[in-house]
Amino acid sequence: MPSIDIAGSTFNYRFDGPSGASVLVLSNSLGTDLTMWEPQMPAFTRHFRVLRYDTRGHGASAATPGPYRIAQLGADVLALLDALGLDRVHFCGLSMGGMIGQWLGVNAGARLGRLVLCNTAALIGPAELWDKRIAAVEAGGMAAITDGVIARWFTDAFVAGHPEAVAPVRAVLEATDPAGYTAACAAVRDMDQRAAVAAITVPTLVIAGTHDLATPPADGRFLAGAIPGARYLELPAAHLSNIEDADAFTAGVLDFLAA
Ligand SMILES: O=C(O)CC1=CCC(=O)O1
Repeated sequence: MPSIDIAGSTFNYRFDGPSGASVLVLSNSLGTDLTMWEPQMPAFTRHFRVLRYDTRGHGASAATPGPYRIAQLGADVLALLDALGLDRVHFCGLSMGGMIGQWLGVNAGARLGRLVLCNTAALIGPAELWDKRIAAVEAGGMAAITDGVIARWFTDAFVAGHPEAVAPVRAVLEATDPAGYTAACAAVRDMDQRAAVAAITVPTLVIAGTHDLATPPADGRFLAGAIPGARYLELPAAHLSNIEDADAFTAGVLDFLAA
């Protein structure tokens, strides 16, 4: 997969889909990488040229020293778009990717066609939870938090019934660079976009998961209420709703992007 040196670091990215089509950028959640979007790729690439990338500190992108900031991760996206000659794109991000999407909507709306904010929040607390998670990883590596995080990402029923879907996500989490992961935890911990998101004028879809313990539906409803004209879609899933309820997620995003 290609890598690119921008914003003082090296990023892994890939394009899929027809070269003449509109570009849809997909942004991963904390502790995952661009492979988290595999369930969407067959359908998304029928309509869009899909640009996936690994967020700083994740996957095959470099883990520069932290702590990171959501504004920094948003600026990384703008640097990637500039380097690839992309003036205007649709953007879909889940959780941390949705926090980056909020920042882009507020600070670089002219670069966006449509915005999809999935299983995310304008503020995700409490800070002590993130401090504890960072301390646990610093002391014991990714293995110290894997089981607890997987339990937040999927319902028990999905974990029991779909081991083939959960295993690759767990493997990516376990392989994530602990320094990149904790640096990104700090970005998530320190973010508060509650007041800023009212300035988003890009057509926006907010997706939430009924069983999401990390960013509950109340967080999605807050965003949908605060962003003028935003649509709201709630799926019967936990945090990684694009995997747990993949078909409904894919259909919901495509329906919105085609509107
Ligand atoms: O990892 C979690 O617990 C949930 C989460 C918060 C931000 C993100 O991207 O995932």
